[in-house]
Order: sequence, then structure tokens, then C-alpha cells
Amino acid sequence: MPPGYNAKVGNLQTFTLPADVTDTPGHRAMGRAMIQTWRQEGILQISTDSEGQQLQQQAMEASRRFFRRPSHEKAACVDSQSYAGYIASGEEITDGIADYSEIFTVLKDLPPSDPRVQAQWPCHGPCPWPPPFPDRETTTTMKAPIEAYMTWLGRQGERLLRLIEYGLGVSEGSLTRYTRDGWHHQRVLRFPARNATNGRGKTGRGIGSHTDYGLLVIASQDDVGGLFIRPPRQDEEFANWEKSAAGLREEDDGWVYVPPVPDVHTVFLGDMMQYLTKNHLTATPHKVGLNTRERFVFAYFHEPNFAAVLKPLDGSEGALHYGTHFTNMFMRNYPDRITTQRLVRENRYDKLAERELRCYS
Ligand SMILES: O=C(O)CCC(=O)C(=O)O
Ligand SMILES: [Fe+2]
Repeated sequence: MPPGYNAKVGNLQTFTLPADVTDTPGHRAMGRAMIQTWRQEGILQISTDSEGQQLQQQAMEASRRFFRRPSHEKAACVDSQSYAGYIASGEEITDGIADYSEIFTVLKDLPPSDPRVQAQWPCHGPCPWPPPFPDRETTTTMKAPIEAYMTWLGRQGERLLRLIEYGLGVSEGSLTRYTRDGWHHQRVLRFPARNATNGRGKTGRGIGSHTDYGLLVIASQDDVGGLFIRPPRQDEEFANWEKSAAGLREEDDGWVYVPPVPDVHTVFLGDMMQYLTKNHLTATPHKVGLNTRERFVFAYFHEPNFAAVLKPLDGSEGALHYGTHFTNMFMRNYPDRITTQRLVRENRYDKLAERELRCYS
């Protein structure tokens, strides 16, 4: 556990996802067990199959190579239309305080010819991948191994959603109808060792407490450790799409440390799952501490379609536009980025209200 933190060490339940999720008593029971685990613990693990292990390893190699590149080369990986690309340590803001995470965000890589880019949809544009790595050992680009790994993660995401549908007892497709051409994305992260920061944030803090925005967070970490999560509690209510949950209970007791375990991915829930289930499943607050060694992580977000308008699964009143929530969160986290400046300058935010950007499926 990172020094200076006081937390219970989690002992997470591990599930092995079936390749094909079907309407069988076994898969329904697995779905129910997963729901119960999230409601009690806020997090669970899925075992990584051999294909996933290989893809994760290749992606990790690409990540380490990228972060070793000179600062100016990394800093050039930005785009004025998409929030994809590089974020230096000390650049991201959570609840008004700088985070020490160094990040490459991967968002849908859309060419300028894509109709949504042409129509200036907020957050839509190309992913500013770094140039191919100069040395040639096993991996020559960052894009290929990261995208291959994300495709595998996307398959796990769809399996999980189908199991959750069974576990909740809602009809098939209640969740997966939202993820057609989902706005899935990934953060490739590096955390410096706690004694190797630039002094712009809080000592020992990697990322402040927050919830993530979509349906599922599927993450993998190296052997260093730094992640803490907050299990659901009756007496703590939040709804990040209404009022920011960033900074929530950051200094309070009650956090659980997520120890690194080889060959698993951790899975917890995002804001949209909380909205759809009306708090039956809640987004899991989490935060990251800096350890004595640098740490490498992948956080993959399995999301609704950008244009999706979500409605509570029980048929009750209400509707929430995912693309608006996503845009709000990125504008808040990166107020000074060129992407935010252009979005504001070109009034792209107003487009979120337009009919073509809203899909009522
Ligand atoms: O470092 C981790 O394990 C999680 C990172 C995280 O919370 C994020 O990227 O949103
Ligand atoms: Fe997160």
C-alpha cells in the first residue's frame, strides 16, 4: 500500500466470464452474484484469459516505451477537436487540485472525413498517436497494441453487460442497446514515484477521489499498487451528473486498498450504470496514491454511444444525455486545453442540444 494511507486491504471476488453469455440458469446466477458483489464491495475481479494476458502485456510494453519518450515529443500528442492524447503529470485537475498522473487518453480515432467531425460534434476528432517508436524490437507503434487490447476489453464489457442484464432481471438488450458504437475509451497511465513529482499537486496524491462517467470501468495495474475504492454506503449519496462527486470523502475513513493481483482485471461501475438503475448499482468512488516506485495502469471505460439518451431501466421518468455528461466532465478536468478553448470558441457545446446528437433508442 502507498505510504501514508490507512485503509483495509481488499480481498476481491474473482469471476470467470463465459465466452458466450446465454440464457441459462448458470449465467443468470453469475449475473446475480456479480450484482450482489458490486452492491456490497463496490468492485470485483474478472480473470484474464491467455489472449487478454498477451494483449495486455504488449500494450504495457507500448505504454512504457511511450512514457520514456522525451517530454516535447509526448506534449505534441494533442488535438484541438478530441480530448484524446497526452496529459502531463500535474496537468489534470480533480476537485481543483492537480493530479500527478501522466496520461495518454485513447478516444475513438475519427478521421476528418467522419460526418460527426465534419459537423463539429464536441469531443469528436482524430486520436493524436505518437509517431512510431524509433527502435524496433517487438512493438513499433503505440496505436496497434493499444487498440488490439481495447478490442479485447470491449468484448469483456459486452459480456459483463449481458450478465448484468440477467442479474438485474431486465430484458436482454436493456443495457447493450446503448453501447452500439459505444464511446469506449481508455486511459493509459503512469504514476511517478512519490519522491519524483514536480510539486504542483498534493504530496503523495496520484488522482483525487472521483467516479468515472459511463457504464463500466475495467482496469489492470502492474505490481506496484496505489488504487483505493469506496464500497457503497447507505449514508453516502452522490450523483456525479448533477453535482460533482470529485473530492468526495477523500480524507475520510472507509477506503479499501485494491492490491495488485496478476492475471485479473478489476471491474467497477460508472455514473451511467447508477443513473439507469436508480442507485441500485452505484458508481464506485476511487482515488489513487503515489507509491515508492513508479506505477503503470490501464483504465478502460465501457460507455454508451455518445448520442445516447438514457432512461431509468424501471421505466420511470427521466432522461440523461451521455454526450453532455462526458463533455461536461472533460471540460472541467481540462479547462486550459486547446480542445476546451476551441469547443467554447466555436460554440460546439450548444450542438449537444441538437436532434442529430441525441438518440432515443
Ligand atoms: O490508477 C488506477 O488504478 C485508476 C486510475 C483511474 O481512476 C482513472 O484513470 O480514472
Ligand atoms: Fe477513475
